[in-house]
Amino acid sequence: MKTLLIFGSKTGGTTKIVKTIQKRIGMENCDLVDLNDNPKPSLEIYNIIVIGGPIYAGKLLASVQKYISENSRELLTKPLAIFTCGMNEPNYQSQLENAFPENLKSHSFYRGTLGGEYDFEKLNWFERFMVKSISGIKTSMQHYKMEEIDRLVNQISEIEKSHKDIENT
Ligand SMILES: Cc1cc2nc3c(=O)[nH]c(=O)nc-3n(C[C@H](O)[C@H](O)[C@H](O)COP(=O)(O)O)c2cc1C
Repeated sequence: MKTLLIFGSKTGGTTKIVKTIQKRIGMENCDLVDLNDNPKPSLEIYNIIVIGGPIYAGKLLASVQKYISENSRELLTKPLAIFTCGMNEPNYQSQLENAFPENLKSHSFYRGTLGGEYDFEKLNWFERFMVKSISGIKTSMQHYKMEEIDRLVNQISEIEKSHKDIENT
C-alpha cells in the first residue's frame, strides 16, 4: 500500500514534519511531493493521500489552496488525511476548519494540526517583526505536536492493516 504526502512549505518547517512522517510510515511505502517542485502530481498509483501545509496570517499557503481547489474531485476518490502546520495554538481548530472545503473535511479520515517552527534566518525583516510583535518570540524555535504526528501515522497504519487483512481473506 502506498501513501502520497502532498505539501507546500515556505521556510522548510513543514518539509521537516512531512519527512518525519515519511520515515515513520516507511520510506518504501510513502512518497513526498512538494508542490513547489511539482504542482500537479499524479495520484494514480497511490492508495492513501495526505495533504496540507502551513498557515500564514490565518490562511493555508497559497500553493496548497490552489492545488486543493483544482483537484478536489480526484482527492475525493481516495482515503484522505488533511493537516495544517502553525504556531498559533489557540487558533489551530478554526484555522484548520477554514483551510479546507467542507467536502474534503467530511471525506477525510484524519484532520489535525502538526505544529510548526519559526526559523528566523529564513524570515525577512518584516516577518521577523510580525512574529516578535504578535507572539513575543525573538529567536528560532520548533513546536512540533508529536501526539498529532503519532495519531496520523497510527491511522495510516490502521488503513494499511485492514487493506492487508482484506487481501489475505
Ligand atoms: C509572518 C508569519 C505569519 C504567521 N501566521 C501564522 C498564523 O496565522 N497562524 C499560525 O498558526 N501560525 C502562523 N505562523 C507560523 C507558521 O505557520 C509556522 O512558522 C510554520 O511552521 C511555517 O511553515 P513552513 O516553514 O513550512 O513555511 C506564521 C509565521 C510567520 C513567519
